[in-house]
Amino acid sequence: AKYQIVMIRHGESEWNKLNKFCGWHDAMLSEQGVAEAHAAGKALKEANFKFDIAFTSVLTRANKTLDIILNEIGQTNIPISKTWRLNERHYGGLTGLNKAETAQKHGEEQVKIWRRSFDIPPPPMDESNPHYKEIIEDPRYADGPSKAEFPMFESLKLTIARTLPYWNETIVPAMKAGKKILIAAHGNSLRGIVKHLDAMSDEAIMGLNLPTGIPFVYELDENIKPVVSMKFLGD
Ligand SMILES: CC(=O)Oc1ccccc1S(=O)(=O)Nc1cc2c(c(O)c1O)C(=O)c1ccccc1C2=O
Repeated sequence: AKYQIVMIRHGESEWNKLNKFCGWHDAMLSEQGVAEAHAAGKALKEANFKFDIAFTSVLTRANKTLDIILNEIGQTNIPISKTWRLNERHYGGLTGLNKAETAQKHGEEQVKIWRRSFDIPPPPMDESNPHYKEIIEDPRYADGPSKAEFPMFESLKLTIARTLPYWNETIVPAMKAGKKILIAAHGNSLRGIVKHLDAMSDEAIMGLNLPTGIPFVYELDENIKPVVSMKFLGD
């Protein structure tokens, strides 16, 4: 096909392990997550992938996954673009809660509604959340989003709506310029790209849970239409 692009969801994070809503909290990779990133890098090296540029979020778990991969394949000299637009979905006031705490605080019924909704957002994060200050005062957001558009919560719909402009305005032009691209991001920001590429319904994309740390390839025609969709390495 005319274009080939590789994407990967970051390796397991410390909060994935604890089943806590992480969102914009900057959790580190767990030891398993680090191992997943090394295995991904080795698989990409084995398959002789070469990249010209990489895109990632501003969150450490994705950045570290990318760094480990680039070290494994010996391509640590390529440019890396970091953007908040590839961040994980912002879980608002649920940030830091685990399964039991969420059900206890909001009730099973509300959890069921949230789980199956595309555009119903979680409650906003406010000063009462222990992670409020660390997130809104983080200097990594100096280049955006602005104070005015800084999210305090996101539905999956809102997440996709802020990821796709970056895909259309930055990643696709780079691909059309002949750049071989690797994206290391998060479950929900990658859902936005995949939903767009494969013209998936809201329900279909909510049913897609990308595995951590396994690279997948899209082969696209000259109109950026998939010829091969979501081909996982090792498949
Ligand atoms: C597997 C697991 O334990 O998931 C967790 C983790 C933390 C809290 C609740 C749960 S749960 O068992 O209720 N399952 C569960 C719960 C939820 C979600 C989800 O995808 C999910 O799988 C959401 O996407 C989601 C999105 C937005 C607000 C709330 C939820 C939510 O409450």
